[in-house]
Amino acid sequence: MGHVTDMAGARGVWNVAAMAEKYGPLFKLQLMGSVLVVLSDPQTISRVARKTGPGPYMSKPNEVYKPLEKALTPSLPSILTAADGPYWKAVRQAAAPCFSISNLKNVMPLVLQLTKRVADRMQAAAAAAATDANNSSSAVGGLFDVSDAAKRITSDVMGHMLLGEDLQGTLWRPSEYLDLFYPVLRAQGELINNPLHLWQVWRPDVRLQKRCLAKHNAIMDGKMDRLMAHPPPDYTIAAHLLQARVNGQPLNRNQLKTEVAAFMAAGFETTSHAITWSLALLAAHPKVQQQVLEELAAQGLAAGADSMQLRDIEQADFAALPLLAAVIKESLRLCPPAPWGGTKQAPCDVTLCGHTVKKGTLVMMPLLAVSLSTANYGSDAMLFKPQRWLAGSKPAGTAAEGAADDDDGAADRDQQPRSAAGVGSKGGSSSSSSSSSTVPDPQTFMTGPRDCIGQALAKLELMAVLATLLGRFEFAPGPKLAQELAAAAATGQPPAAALHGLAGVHVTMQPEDGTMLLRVAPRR
Ligand code: HEM
Repeated sequence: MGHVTDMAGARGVWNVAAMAEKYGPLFKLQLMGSVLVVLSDPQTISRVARKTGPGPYMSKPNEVYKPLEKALTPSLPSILTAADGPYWKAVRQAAAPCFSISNLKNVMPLVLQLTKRVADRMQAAAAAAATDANNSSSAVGGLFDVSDAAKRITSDVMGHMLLGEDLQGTLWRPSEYLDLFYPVLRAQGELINNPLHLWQVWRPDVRLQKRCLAKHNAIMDGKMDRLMAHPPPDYTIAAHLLQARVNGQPLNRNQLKTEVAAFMAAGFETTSHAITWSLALLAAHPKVQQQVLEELAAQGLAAGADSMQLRDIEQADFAALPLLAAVIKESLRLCPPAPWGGTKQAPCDVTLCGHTVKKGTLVMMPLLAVSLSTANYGSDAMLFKPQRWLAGSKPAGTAAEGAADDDDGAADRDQQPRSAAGVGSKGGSSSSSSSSSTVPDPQTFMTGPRDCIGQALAKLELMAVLATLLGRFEFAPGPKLAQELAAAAATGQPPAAALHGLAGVHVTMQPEDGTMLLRVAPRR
């Protein structure tokens, strides 16, 4: 068995991160009869993931992604799982223009509209709490599940972006598709960890998942029928996929269905969890939240005494919000939505971090291990410090220096953006920021030809959603998070440890119980 049991389950990636801390940036794991090398040095990851540069370029081995493929009906290779080759290239080239600056301009008003629907719901929750005569709590604001809200926003965005369809999640209307989607994703996650998962038919949850998967498949078939009969609007991913040609042939119905499922799986939960963790980290770090508010207020993007002046954020505002961009980058580092990162294969004998890795060896690049490594981010790797992405900050040094820092992570107002944190910018390659900075890029979206195709959309959503919500509401920990934070503080652990305690990894890093209750109070 080797290290299989260490890696299995919702906490497996934390075990691997702990091993990286103990054994360094390169070590090997034994999995049954094979060997897997774990790499957590971000510069080396960036070097081998690119086709240009010192290389050698390592491609994605299809064998490793087979379980992910099997979890997506009808089990065909997709942009996410296919090895480099004509199929992957045709799909990637066809879909890429959807994430261009000009196409994303169409998406910004939509993201704002969906976020404002959620803001209305938050307002109602806060108002209900204020007038609730039975509310004995002295805490300000109403309890609101921001994880649920974030999922509703990002699934609606994906509905529009993929198929030009309003899934109506942010209207809180019953939606068969969305009700099915959460158990389906959970089943897919379990299947990846354990290919025999769906055979456990004596388990009621497994039987429910099987029913959801079958129903989801039928709904997807219906969507494909409509798609083939009535092509969706030009700005959608589906419209672009219909243009893809592999050896001169368009994608067939099943290939199209696989791609739609792959984009939905890749783009919906990752971004929603990123929004959730950012809000939870800001709730746990009120001083940073206050500084973000001041930054928003300076641009007329925060409610206040003159709340009539509150205006909608535009893409042009992103460059004027370096602290918010840094908060997002730091949240993505501490709580990477894709914590297992990617796995590549050595094309020849190659020297990595001073060791020879044999041709054909699988090299796993777990991003949680990159992020939590003190070799990469110093003694304060577990601290939420957005200022590490602002120019003028010092790289973390010794434990003593780390301890002397403001433990609320509040940023020095004089600091300037280091590289717009690669977030508020147009969203180009995440690798660009490491070259101008002493702080290594955490590779949240990976690098090179197989990097995240949807990162510009994800960054736009994060900036627009967080600016809109933070300008209108104050967020504070709900009862469970407050309890975890107090427990962490009592044992001298940072707030991020409390968040990690509430998290599990089911493909994406998410709140283990599926919720993140925060207190929301309108800004005055
Ligand atoms: C915060 C949000 C997101 C994060 C952290 C993230 C992260 C990643 C990572 C790490 C990879 C590389 C995986 C690997 O090497 O196996 C990846 C690939 C991919 N992502 Fe994302 N992603 C996000 C949002 C999105 C969105 C919004 C979309 C689409 C709308 C998307 C679509 C994809 C696709 C299709 C790939 C495969 C690309 C290829 O191999 O050519 N992602 N993502």
